[in-house]
Amino acid sequence: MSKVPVIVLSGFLGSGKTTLLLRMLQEASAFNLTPAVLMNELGKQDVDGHLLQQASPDVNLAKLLDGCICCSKKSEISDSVKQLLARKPDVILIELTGVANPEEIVDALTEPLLLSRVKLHKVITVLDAENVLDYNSIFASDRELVHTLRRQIEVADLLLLNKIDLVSDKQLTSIQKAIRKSNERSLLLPTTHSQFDLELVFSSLVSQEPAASQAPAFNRRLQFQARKPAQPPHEPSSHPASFSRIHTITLPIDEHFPLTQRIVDRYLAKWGAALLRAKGYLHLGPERESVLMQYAGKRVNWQPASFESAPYLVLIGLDLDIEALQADWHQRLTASRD
Ligand SMILES: Nc1nc2c(ncn2[C@@H]2O[C@H](COP(=O)(O)OP(=O)(O)OP(=O)(O)O)[C@@H](O)[C@H]2O)c(=O)[nH]1
Repeated sequence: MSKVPVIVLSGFLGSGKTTLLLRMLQEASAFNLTPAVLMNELGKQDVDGHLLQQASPDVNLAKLLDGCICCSKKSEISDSVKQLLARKPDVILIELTGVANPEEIVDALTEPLLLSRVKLHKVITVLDAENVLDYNSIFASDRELVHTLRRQIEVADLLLLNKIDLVSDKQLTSIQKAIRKSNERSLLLPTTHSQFDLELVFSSLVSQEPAASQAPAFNRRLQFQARKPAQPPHEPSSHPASFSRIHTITLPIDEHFPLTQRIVDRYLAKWGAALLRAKGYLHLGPERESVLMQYAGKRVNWQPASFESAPYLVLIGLDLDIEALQADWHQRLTASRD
Protein backbone atom coordinates (compact mmCIF):
# COMPACT_ATOMS: atom_id res chain seq x y z
CA MET A 1 0.00 0.00 0.00
CA SER A 2 1.58 3.33 -1.00
CA LYS A 3 1.91 5.94 1.69
CA VAL A 4 -0.23 9.07 1.56
CA PRO A 5 1.89 12.26 1.41
CA VAL A 6 1.36 14.88 4.07
CA ILE A 7 2.00 18.59 3.58
CA VAL A 8 2.30 20.62 6.78
CA LEU A 9 1.44 24.32 6.74
CA SER A 10 3.18 26.18 9.52
CA GLY A 11 3.77 29.83 10.41
CA PHE A 12 2.88 32.34 13.12
CA LEU A 13 -0.65 33.53 13.86
CA GLY A 14 -2.15 35.45 10.97
CA SER A 15 0.76 34.94 8.56
CA GLY A 16 -1.41 33.54 5.74
CA LYS A 17 -1.67 29.77 6.28
CA THR A 18 -5.42 29.53 5.71
CA THR A 19 -5.10 31.79 2.67
CA LEU A 20 -2.59 29.27 1.29
CA LEU A 21 -4.72 26.28 2.25
CA LEU A 22 -7.74 27.69 0.42
CA ARG A 23 -5.63 28.16 -2.72
CA MET A 24 -4.21 24.67 -2.49
CA LEU A 25 -7.73 23.25 -2.26
CA GLN A 26 -8.88 25.31 -5.23
CA GLU A 27 -5.96 24.21 -7.40
CA ALA A 28 -5.61 20.57 -6.32
CA SER A 29 -8.14 19.37 -8.87
CA ALA A 30 -6.03 20.84 -11.69
CA PHE A 31 -3.37 18.33 -10.61
CA ASN A 32 -5.97 15.58 -10.35
CA LEU A 33 -5.48 15.39 -6.61
CA THR A 34 -8.15 14.84 -3.96
CA PRO A 35 -6.86 16.37 -0.73
CA ALA A 36 -8.02 15.87 2.83
CA VAL A 37 -7.46 18.52 5.49
CA LEU A 38 -6.66 18.49 9.18
CA MET A 39 -7.04 21.91 10.80
CA ASN A 40 -5.98 22.84 14.28
CA GLU A 41 -7.25 26.02 15.96
CA LEU A 42 -6.40 27.42 19.36
CA GLY A 43 -9.93 28.66 19.99
CA LYS A 44 -13.15 26.74 20.59
CA GLN A 45 -14.68 28.52 17.61
CA ASP A 46 -13.65 27.61 14.17
CA VAL A 47 -13.34 30.56 11.80
CA ASP A 48 -10.97 28.87 9.36
CA GLY A 49 -13.06 25.69 9.16
CA HIS A 50 -16.11 27.73 8.20
CA LEU A 51 -14.15 29.61 5.52
CA LEU A 52 -12.85 26.36 4.16
CA GLN A 53 -16.20 24.60 4.09
CA GLN A 54 -17.70 27.54 2.24
CA ALA A 55 -14.91 27.56 -0.34
CA SER A 56 -14.71 23.76 -0.70
CA PRO A 57 -17.92 22.24 0.66
CA ASP A 58 -16.99 18.68 -0.29
CA VAL A 59 -13.56 18.63 1.26
CA ASN A 60 -12.73 15.79 3.59
CA LEU A 61 -12.04 17.78 6.76
CA ALA A 62 -11.07 16.93 10.34
CA LYS A 63 -10.73 19.63 12.99
CA LEU A 64 -8.90 19.80 16.29
CA LEU A 65 -10.20 22.84 18.17
CA ASP A 66 -9.45 24.50 21.49
CA GLY A 67 -5.80 23.58 21.89
CA CYS A 68 -2.61 23.02 19.99
CA ILE A 69 -1.44 19.89 18.23
CA CYS A 70 1.93 20.63 19.82
CA CYS A 71 0.62 19.87 23.33
CA SER A 72 -2.93 19.27 24.51
CA LYS A 73 -4.22 17.91 21.20
CA LYS A 74 -1.24 15.76 20.35
CA SER A 75 -2.89 12.49 21.32
CA GLU A 76 -5.81 13.23 18.99
CA ILE A 77 -3.74 13.64 15.82
CA SER A 78 -3.48 9.95 15.13
CA ASP A 79 -7.25 9.39 15.27
CA SER A 80 -7.89 12.41 13.06
CA VAL A 81 -5.35 11.33 10.44
CA LYS A 82 -6.76 7.78 10.42
CA GLN A 83 -10.24 9.20 9.97
CA LEU A 84 -8.98 11.17 6.94
CA LEU A 85 -7.11 8.17 5.51
CA ALA A 86 -10.34 6.16 5.51
CA ARG A 87 -11.59 8.45 2.73
CA LYS A 88 -8.53 7.61 0.60
CA PRO A 89 -7.17 11.08 -0.15
CA ASP A 90 -4.22 11.62 -2.51
CA VAL A 91 -2.64 14.05 -0.08
CA ILE A 92 -3.30 15.27 3.47
CA LEU A 93 -2.85 18.99 4.20
CA ILE A 94 -2.33 19.83 7.88
CA GLU A 95 -2.67 23.44 8.99
CA LEU A 96 -0.99 23.95 12.35
CA THR A 97 -1.78 26.66 14.86
CA GLY A 98 0.51 29.67 14.73
CA VAL A 99 2.32 28.58 17.88
CA ALA A 100 3.04 24.98 16.91
CA ASN A 101 6.47 23.63 16.27
CA PRO A 102 6.26 21.55 13.05
CA GLU A 103 8.60 19.01 14.65
CA GLU A 104 5.72 18.01 16.89
CA ILE A 105 3.56 16.91 14.02
CA VAL A 106 6.46 14.98 12.54
CA ASP A 107 6.81 13.16 15.85
CA ALA A 108 3.11 12.39 15.81
CA LEU A 109 3.24 11.01 12.27
CA THR A 110 5.94 8.54 13.25
CA GLU A 111 3.74 6.65 15.66
CA PRO A 112 3.73 2.98 14.64
CA LEU A 113 0.18 2.88 13.30
CA LEU A 114 0.70 5.88 11.03
CA LEU A 115 4.26 5.27 9.95
CA SER A 116 3.31 2.67 7.37
CA ARG A 117 0.43 4.78 6.02
CA VAL A 118 1.72 8.36 5.66
CA LYS A 119 4.92 10.09 4.66
CA LEU A 120 5.87 13.70 5.09
CA HIS A 121 6.08 15.47 1.74
CA LYS A 122 6.88 19.05 2.75
CA VAL A 123 6.73 21.52 5.57
CA ILE A 124 5.74 24.92 4.21
CA THR A 125 6.19 27.85 6.58
CA VAL A 126 4.37 31.10 5.87
CA LEU A 127 5.95 34.26 7.29
CA ASP A 128 4.35 37.67 7.78
CA ALA A 129 6.95 39.95 6.13
CA GLU A 130 5.76 43.02 7.98
CA ASN A 131 6.19 41.52 11.45
CA VAL A 132 8.49 38.51 11.31
CA LEU A 133 11.63 40.37 12.36
CA ASP A 134 9.94 41.81 15.45
CA TYR A 135 9.02 38.51 17.08
CA ASN A 136 12.32 38.06 18.92
CA SER A 137 11.91 41.35 20.74
CA ILE A 138 8.13 41.10 21.24
CA PHE A 139 8.43 37.63 22.75
CA ALA A 140 11.82 38.11 24.43
CA SER A 141 10.33 37.03 27.76
CA ASP A 142 9.02 33.76 26.31
CA ARG A 143 11.99 31.68 25.24
CA GLU A 144 9.85 28.71 24.30
CA LEU A 145 7.80 30.72 21.86
CA VAL A 146 10.93 32.30 20.35
CA HIS A 147 12.37 28.80 19.95
CA THR A 148 9.18 27.56 18.27
CA LEU A 149 9.09 30.46 15.82
CA ARG A 150 12.74 29.89 14.96
CA ARG A 151 12.11 26.19 14.38
CA GLN A 152 9.20 27.04 12.07
CA ILE A 153 11.76 28.73 9.83
CA GLU A 154 14.64 26.32 10.31
CA VAL A 155 12.78 23.12 9.52
CA ALA A 156 10.74 24.39 6.57
CA ASP A 157 11.28 22.82 3.16
CA LEU A 158 9.65 25.85 1.56
CA LEU A 159 9.42 29.36 3.04
CA LEU A 160 6.79 31.82 1.87
CA LEU A 161 7.66 35.37 2.78
CA ASN A 162 4.08 36.57 2.62
CA LYS A 163 2.42 40.00 2.82
CA ILE A 164 5.20 41.67 0.86
CA ASP A 165 2.62 44.24 -0.25
CA LEU A 166 3.07 45.70 3.26
CA VAL A 167 6.85 46.25 3.15
CA SER A 168 9.21 48.31 0.98
CA ASP A 169 11.74 46.72 -1.40
CA LYS A 170 14.52 47.76 0.94
CA GLN A 171 12.82 46.13 3.92
CA LEU A 172 12.19 43.02 1.86
CA THR A 173 15.89 42.64 1.12
CA SER A 174 16.88 42.91 4.78
CA ILE A 175 14.10 40.52 5.87
CA GLN A 176 15.28 37.96 3.34
CA LYS A 177 18.85 38.30 4.60
CA ALA A 178 17.74 37.80 8.21
CA ILE A 179 15.68 34.71 7.35
CA ARG A 180 18.57 33.22 5.44
CA LYS A 181 20.55 33.20 8.69
CA SER A 182 18.10 30.63 10.07
CA ASN A 183 17.57 28.63 6.90
CA GLU A 184 19.87 28.97 3.94
CA ARG A 185 18.97 25.77 2.11
CA SER A 186 15.22 26.03 1.42
CA LEU A 187 13.47 27.91 -1.32
CA LEU A 188 12.33 31.33 -0.06
CA LEU A 189 9.50 32.84 -2.10
CA PRO A 190 8.20 36.40 -1.60
CA THR A 191 4.40 36.29 -1.93
CA THR A 192 1.22 38.26 -1.51
CA HIS A 193 -1.83 36.37 -0.32
CA SER A 194 0.35 33.23 -0.28
CA GLN A 195 0.29 33.03 -4.07
CA PHE A 196 2.95 31.07 -5.87
CA ASP A 197 3.10 28.42 -8.54
CA LEU A 198 1.67 25.36 -6.79
CA GLU A 199 3.29 23.11 -9.34
CA LEU A 200 6.32 23.42 -7.06
CA VAL A 201 4.44 21.48 -4.41
CA PHE A 202 1.89 19.39 -6.25
CA SER A 203 3.77 18.22 -9.34
CA SER A 204 6.08 15.91 -7.39
CA LEU A 205 2.98 14.26 -5.91
CA VAL A 206 1.66 13.46 -9.34
CA SER A 207 4.98 12.42 -10.86
CA GLN A 208 7.44 9.92 -9.43
CA GLU A 209 8.86 10.10 -5.89
CA PRO A 210 11.87 12.38 -5.36
CA ALA A 211 15.18 10.59 -5.11
CA ALA A 212 16.26 9.99 -1.50
CA SER A 213 18.95 12.63 -1.71
CA GLN A 214 16.38 15.22 -2.86
CA ALA A 215 13.79 14.33 -0.27
CA PRO A 216 12.77 17.14 2.07
CA ALA A 217 14.80 17.40 5.24
CA PHE A 218 11.94 16.16 7.36
CA ASN A 219 11.38 13.14 5.13
CA ARG A 220 14.92 12.11 5.78
CA ARG A 221 14.31 12.55 9.49
CA LEU A 222 11.08 10.57 9.29
CA GLN A 223 12.89 7.68 7.61
CA PHE A 224 15.56 7.89 10.27
CA GLN A 225 13.06 7.78 13.08
CA ALA A 226 11.32 4.83 11.52
CA ARG A 227 14.38 2.74 12.19
CA LYS A 228 14.35 3.63 15.88
CA PRO A 229 12.42 1.43 18.33
CA ALA A 230 8.76 2.39 18.25
CA GLN A 231 7.72 5.01 20.80
CA PRO A 232 4.53 4.59 22.79
CA PRO A 233 1.97 6.51 20.72
CA HIS A 234 1.06 9.16 23.24
CA GLU A 235 4.28 9.61 25.13
CA PRO A 236 4.65 13.14 26.50
CA SER A 237 6.58 15.37 24.14
CA SER A 238 10.21 16.14 24.78
CA HIS A 239 9.70 19.55 23.14
CA PRO A 240 8.63 22.35 25.44
CA ALA A 241 5.01 23.42 25.12
CA SER A 242 5.11 26.58 23.07
CA PHE A 243 1.81 28.08 23.95
CA SER A 244 1.59 27.88 27.71
CA ARG A 245 1.36 31.67 27.97
CA ILE A 246 -0.84 32.15 24.92
CA HIS A 247 -4.40 32.82 25.99
CA THR A 248 -7.42 32.40 23.79
CA ILE A 249 -10.79 33.84 24.75
CA THR A 250 -14.11 33.90 23.00
CA LEU A 251 -16.11 37.04 23.68
CA PRO A 252 -19.83 36.49 24.08
CA ILE A 253 -22.03 38.48 21.76
CA ASP A 254 -25.51 39.11 23.07
CA GLU A 255 -27.60 39.81 19.99
CA HIS A 256 -29.88 42.09 22.01
CA PHE A 257 -27.10 44.68 21.85
CA PRO A 258 -26.63 46.37 18.48
CA LEU A 259 -23.04 45.70 17.46
CA THR A 260 -21.31 48.06 15.03
CA GLN A 261 -17.95 48.07 13.28
CA ARG A 262 -17.10 51.22 15.25
CA ILE A 263 -17.48 49.40 18.58
CA VAL A 264 -15.15 46.62 17.45
CA ASP A 265 -12.63 49.06 15.92
CA ARG A 266 -12.51 51.08 19.13
CA TYR A 267 -12.15 47.96 21.23
CA LEU A 268 -9.26 46.78 19.05
CA ALA A 269 -7.69 50.24 19.18
CA LYS A 270 -7.64 49.97 22.96
CA TRP A 271 -6.52 46.35 23.30
CA GLY A 272 -4.82 45.65 19.98
CA ALA A 273 -1.30 46.05 21.35
CA ALA A 274 -1.92 43.11 23.68
CA LEU A 275 -3.43 40.92 20.98
CA LEU A 276 -1.58 38.66 18.58
CA ARG A 277 -4.67 37.75 16.62
CA ALA A 278 -8.42 38.24 16.67
CA LYS A 279 -11.08 36.92 14.35
CA GLY A 280 -14.75 36.28 14.30
CA TYR A 281 -18.03 36.27 12.50
CA LEU A 282 -20.20 39.20 13.53
CA HIS A 283 -23.64 40.56 12.69
CA LEU A 284 -23.54 44.33 12.37
CA GLY A 285 -26.15 47.06 12.65
CA PRO A 286 -29.92 46.83 12.53
CA GLU A 287 -29.78 44.74 9.35
CA ARG A 288 -27.55 42.22 11.15
CA GLU A 289 -25.19 42.30 8.22
CA SER A 290 -22.91 39.28 8.40
CA VAL A 291 -19.16 40.05 8.29
CA LEU A 292 -15.86 38.32 8.92
CA MET A 293 -13.43 40.40 11.00
CA GLN A 294 -9.75 39.45 10.95
CA TYR A 295 -7.12 41.20 13.05
CA ALA A 296 -3.62 40.02 12.18
CA GLY A 297 -0.24 41.73 12.37
CA LYS A 298 -1.96 44.76 13.96
CA ARG A 299 -4.15 45.28 10.90
CA VAL A 300 -7.92 44.90 10.78
CA ASN A 301 -9.65 43.44 7.79
CA TRP A 302 -13.42 43.36 7.31
CA GLN A 303 -15.15 41.37 4.64
CA PRO A 304 -18.76 40.45 3.91
CA ALA A 305 -19.61 36.90 4.91
CA SER A 306 -22.49 34.52 4.83
CA PHE A 307 -22.77 33.28 8.38
CA GLU A 308 -26.13 32.46 9.88
CA SER A 309 -25.07 30.92 13.21
CA ALA A 310 -24.48 32.74 16.50
CA PRO A 311 -21.77 35.40 16.09
CA TYR A 312 -18.52 35.24 18.05
CA LEU A 313 -15.20 36.98 18.43
CA VAL A 314 -12.01 35.08 19.34
CA LEU A 315 -9.02 36.91 20.84
CA ILE A 316 -5.52 35.42 21.07
CA GLY A 317 -2.65 37.04 22.96
CA LEU A 318 0.22 36.57 25.34
CA ASP A 319 -0.63 36.74 29.07
CA LEU A 320 -3.98 38.40 28.40
CA ASP A 321 -5.86 40.14 31.19
CA ILE A 322 -8.95 38.12 30.45
CA GLU A 323 -11.20 39.72 33.08
CA ALA A 324 -10.37 43.24 31.90
CA LEU A 325 -10.93 42.31 28.25
CA GLN A 326 -14.30 40.75 29.02
CA ALA A 327 -15.42 43.59 31.31
CA ASP A 328 -14.54 46.26 28.74
CA TRP A 329 -16.30 44.34 25.96
CA HIS A 330 -19.41 43.96 28.09
CA GLN A 331 -19.33 47.63 29.05
CA ARG A 332 -19.07 48.73 25.39
CA LEU A 333 -21.95 46.49 24.33
CA THR A 334 -24.15 47.64 27.18
CA ALA A 335 -23.39 51.29 26.41
CA SER A 336 -24.37 50.75 22.78
CA ARG A 337 -27.95 50.11 23.82
CA ASP A 338 -28.26 53.32 25.85
N1 LIG B 1 -2.17 42.64 3.11
C1 LIG B 1 -2.11 41.31 3.07
N2 LIG B 1 -2.96 40.60 3.81
C2 LIG B 1 -2.88 39.25 3.75
C3 LIG B 1 -1.94 38.59 2.92
N3 LIG B 1 -2.10 37.25 3.08
C4 LIG B 1 -3.10 37.08 3.98
N4 LIG B 1 -3.58 38.29 4.38
C5 LIG B 1 -4.64 38.57 5.36
O1 LIG B 1 -4.13 38.26 6.66
C6 LIG B 1 -5.18 37.77 7.51
C7 LIG B 1 -4.77 36.45 8.10
O2 LIG B 1 -4.64 35.49 7.05
P1 LIG B 1 -4.85 33.93 7.31
O3 LIG B 1 -4.61 33.21 6.03
O4 LIG B 1 -6.15 33.69 8.01
O5 LIG B 1 -3.66 33.66 8.34
P2 LIG B 1 -3.41 32.34 9.21
O6 LIG B 1 -1.95 32.16 9.25
O7 LIG B 1 -4.21 31.20 8.67
O8 LIG B 1 -4.01 32.79 10.61
P3 LIG B 1 -4.23 31.84 11.91
O9 LIG B 1 -4.90 30.58 11.42
O10 LIG B 1 -5.09 32.63 12.80
O11 LIG B 1 -2.89 31.59 12.49
C8 LIG B 1 -6.42 37.69 6.61
O12 LIG B 1 -7.20 38.84 6.82
C9 LIG B 1 -5.85 37.64 5.21
O13 LIG B 1 -6.74 38.14 4.22
C10 LIG B 1 -1.06 39.38 2.12
O14 LIG B 1 -0.19 38.91 1.39
N5 LIG B 1 -1.19 40.74 2.25
